[in-house]
Amino acid sequence: MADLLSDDEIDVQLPEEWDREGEEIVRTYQFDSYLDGVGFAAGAGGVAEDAWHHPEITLTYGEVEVRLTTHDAGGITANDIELAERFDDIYE
Ligand SMILES: C[C@H](O)[C@H](O)[C@H]1CNC2=NC(N)=NC(=O)C2=N1
Repeated sequence: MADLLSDDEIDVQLPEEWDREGEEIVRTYQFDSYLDGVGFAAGAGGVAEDAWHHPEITLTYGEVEVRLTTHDAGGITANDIELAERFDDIYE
């Protein structure tokens, strides 16, 4: 199981467009249409399943909010940071 990151490690490693909210990291991706958001959410789901690390995804018109935490560790780990970076990679 991945170890919890320290506050300083999170500050340093958090990707630019992401914010920390307690024991979660969060980013809201913007889209021109609802279906573009649906497509991104589906892709993110596939990446998550591949990583076996699953975000909370909230889909609304033109936006997809992604929240990550490591439930098994009770907080933020490298798994969350790595998946955030992978989601950013699939966001054109
Ligand atoms: C049993 C299963 O391997 C675990 O529940 C995995 C699945 N996906 C997960 N996703 C997230 N976000 N955190 C976890 O700790 C986690 N653990």
